[in-house]
Amino acid sequence: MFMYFLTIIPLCCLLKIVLKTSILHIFKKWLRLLEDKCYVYQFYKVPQFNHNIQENQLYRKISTYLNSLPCVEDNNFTNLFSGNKSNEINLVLDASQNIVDNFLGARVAWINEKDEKTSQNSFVLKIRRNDKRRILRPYLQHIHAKFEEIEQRRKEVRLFVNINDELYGNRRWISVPFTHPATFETVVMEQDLKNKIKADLETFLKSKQHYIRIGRIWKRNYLLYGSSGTGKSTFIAAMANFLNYDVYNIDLSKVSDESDLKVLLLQTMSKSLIVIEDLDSYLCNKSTALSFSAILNFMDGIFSCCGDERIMIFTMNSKDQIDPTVLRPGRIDHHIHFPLCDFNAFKSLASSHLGLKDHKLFPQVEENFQTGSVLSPAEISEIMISNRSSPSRALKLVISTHQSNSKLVSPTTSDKIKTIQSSNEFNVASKHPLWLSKSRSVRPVEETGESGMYPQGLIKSKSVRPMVESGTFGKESVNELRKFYGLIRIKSSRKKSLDFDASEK
Ligand SMILES: Nc1ncnc2c1ncn2[C@@H]1O[C@H](COP(=O)(O)OP(=O)(O)OP(=O)(O)O)[C@@H](O)[C@H]1O
Repeated sequence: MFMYFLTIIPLCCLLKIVLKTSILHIFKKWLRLLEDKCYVYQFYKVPQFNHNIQENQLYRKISTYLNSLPCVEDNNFTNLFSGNKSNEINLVLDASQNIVDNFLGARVAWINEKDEKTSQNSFVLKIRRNDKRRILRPYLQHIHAKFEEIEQRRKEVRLFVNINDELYGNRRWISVPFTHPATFETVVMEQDLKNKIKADLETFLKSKQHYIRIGRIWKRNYLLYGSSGTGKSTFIAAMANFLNYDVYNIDLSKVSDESDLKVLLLQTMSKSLIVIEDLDSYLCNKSTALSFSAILNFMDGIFSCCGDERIMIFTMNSKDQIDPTVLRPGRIDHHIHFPLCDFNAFKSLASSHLGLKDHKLFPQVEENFQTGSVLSPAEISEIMISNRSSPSRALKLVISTHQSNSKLVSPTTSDKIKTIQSSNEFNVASKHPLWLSKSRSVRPVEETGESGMYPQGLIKSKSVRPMVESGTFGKESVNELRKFYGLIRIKSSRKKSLDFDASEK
């Protein structure tokens, strides 16, 4: 009995030590090293970028696949990131870590490498030579299928912004989940126009074969134009959510030259919206290092054909001063106008923001709007949000703000401004760079008067141009005039400098 205790107790203690410490782990590691020495291995390197600095799709797929493996949890070092949902936590393999996977009874290892010189990341697949023929192709197909499955499940739209930082090596974009809640339902816009755009996007999605047949790149370019705060950015968000496309927002001021812009394009993915906001200010103020031809090439040059199923969106406050070559079909397929708030738009905002379908003050608001639109949806929306606890107060504020803003554009003032504006147009044209239309013989598209099958704002380029709805040109002009005198609230410093330039003349 004594002998029994003498052997069993130390054995139990030893077992406990082996199980609770890393001895077993070290032993397993030695065994694996020994096993490795007995086999011949084949290595396959998957760099993150190819020679054209384009992202290697296989790298992305492998990264997504490996991060979905349960064994990521058992790795020595794993990054933790919060997910989309408030209580979600994602485990992401660290750049210095390796991972072992099993497929069809074979053991494969992935080594995560970083080149010190180029800061380029790569995955290296280590596979036994004996298993290579049997499993390599099916394994890669398995990764591809899993990636598609994960992407389907993920359905997470991401927002990419361009970076210019050596720390990131060849990587030119960083991204965050795109969580903007705007949808086509929440954007206030003429219903007919909204339906036309939705139908156009749906047709685009189904048209891959058509584009191939006619020898065109499967992409579409939109111009959204209108005063500040009329919903252009919100509409882009609604488009991204509708299409479930990632958004690549290009800040041209961070782009050093044309080849830099090409690299950016090469690193975008299919199924994406490529957005340049305030293109007019880049063209007019030359606040980018890019030449005019570089911007034109970007819009429909040979590089814009890398990848497919993409939509390019450009926004402008006004396109009056823009050279028509920028706006020609191919560069811009559809022009969408975002007007200031009219009574119908006001009612939609009152319904969504205040829950009001009708109110005793509505006739008074309508009467106000009959004198013309002077407030942007952003301004009205802000009044309603700040006063949502008291709808009557919100409506009274809308009325008084509308009245005070209207007074700023009195007939005498407007006439005065009109005269100055015409001379300004000439001056601005002579002062601006080459691509701004100098000659007023090129009339803005609204003025051509060609009737469109399209509702106001959605202008089919060149061949179909919209008839100016009575008052539309007036509204735009009034807004331009007000901007000219700096009478409206100016949101960005870029816009400020534009207005300042004009008023100085
Ligand atoms: N048509 C609209 N429908 C719904 N909300 C709108 C609309 N227009 C503006 N808003 C509201 O006003 C705010 C500003 O709008 P947004 O940034 O989209 O305007 P913008 O035209 O892009 O302005 P900017 O040219 O200054 O960038 C947003 O928070 C949005 O909710």
